[in-house]
Amino acid sequence: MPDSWIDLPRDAEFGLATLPYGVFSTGGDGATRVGTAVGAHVLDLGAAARATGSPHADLLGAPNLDALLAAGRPVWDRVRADLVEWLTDPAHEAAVRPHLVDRDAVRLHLPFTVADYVDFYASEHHAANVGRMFRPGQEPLTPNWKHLPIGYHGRSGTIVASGTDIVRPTGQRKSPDDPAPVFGPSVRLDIEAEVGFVVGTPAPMGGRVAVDGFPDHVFGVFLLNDWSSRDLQAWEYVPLGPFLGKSFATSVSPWIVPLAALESARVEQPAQDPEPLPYLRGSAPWGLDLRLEVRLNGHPVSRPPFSQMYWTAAQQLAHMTVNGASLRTGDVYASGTVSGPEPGQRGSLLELSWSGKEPLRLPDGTERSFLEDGDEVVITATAPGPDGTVVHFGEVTGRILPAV
Ligand SMILES: O=C(O)/C=C/C(=O)CC(=O)CC(=O)O
Ligand SMILES: [Ca+2]
Ligand SMILES: [Mg+2]
Repeated sequence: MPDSWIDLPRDAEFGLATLPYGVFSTGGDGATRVGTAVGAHVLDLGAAARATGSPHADLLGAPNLDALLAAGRPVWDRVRADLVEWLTDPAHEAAVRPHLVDRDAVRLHLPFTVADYVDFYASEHHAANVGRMFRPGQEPLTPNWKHLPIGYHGRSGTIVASGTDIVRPTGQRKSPDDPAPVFGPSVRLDIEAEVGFVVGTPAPMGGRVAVDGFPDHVFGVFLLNDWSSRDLQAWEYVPLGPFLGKSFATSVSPWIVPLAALESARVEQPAQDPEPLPYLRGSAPWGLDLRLEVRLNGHPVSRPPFSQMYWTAAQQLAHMTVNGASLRTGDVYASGTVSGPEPGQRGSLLELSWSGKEPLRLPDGTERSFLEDGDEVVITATAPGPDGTVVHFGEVTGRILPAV
């Protein structure tokens, strides 16, 4: 890739290998605009498109990413090539430079209108750990686990932008020793470090999307924290699955990394045994070498490897539509908690503290099994880019407020 006329250190957080899409405002009128993060700046893409005479000025001049998402793969590829040209060709500098804004000075927003939301369960390590804790004495993995990507429908209306405070949920819980359920603030509030995918190109009801259709339909990738109340969850989830223990809030990172930025991060997924049914097979690898990090109150507590996920996002998309369900622009689906095989690679506090039996000791002298009021969680990730560059996902953060 050619160099930018912006002074971009090789290890800059958002170099030309990433060029993620987001939505920002700069105070004043609060109007939101589409931008890309580049080094210490955000480039106002609507303004840059107008200044360069781009045919995509309307798409990029919109208040959010909805129109760009709906525009489809050929436009996504064209726009990404334009961004690289604007930022590298000195002939564009005079037109584009005035539309760079300090990244420190912007407010970032939920970048698109969320349609439906599905959360999967694709880490074998996470599923086996949770099985051992929630269903002791039984096989850790349920009999269906290796035949289909298990998921549930979540609550799209409570997907919130990174930085939104999370109010501790309240509800019913009943531990096996309690004679009756009790009501009150959750006492086992947890995180789930996940990777999210957003659908751009819709698909009609009655059809299905093949595994190989993934890059035609999915626009990009981001980080997601599926805040989870383990005490509410454990009492309510049989037989229909997660409900209020998950639906109070899900936080997402503000920068959407386009699928095209992840070509160098594509890897073979772990071997699948038994071989999945034909509709879950594809011709190209869609494992992704994303390296996550979870920080609790500033301290790194886990480094979950996304490359170890048993089911890929391409298989999940095929499964989600195999029954004839449609796809809408803005549909979000999440990978499921990312946990690797090692203890320091687990994506939830439930696993990191082994259900509270082995509390984490943080370097500041405090101990945690689950989240306390005031705790702040940050999830970040990087992935390999072309020619030794690094693709950055930025971060998804949230802080716990006391129950109301
Ligand atoms: O009952 C279980 O086995 C656990 C279910 C979940 O925690 C659902 C979930 O959010 C899955 C995930 O993120 O991997
Ligand atoms: Ca989850
Ligand atoms: Mg949630």
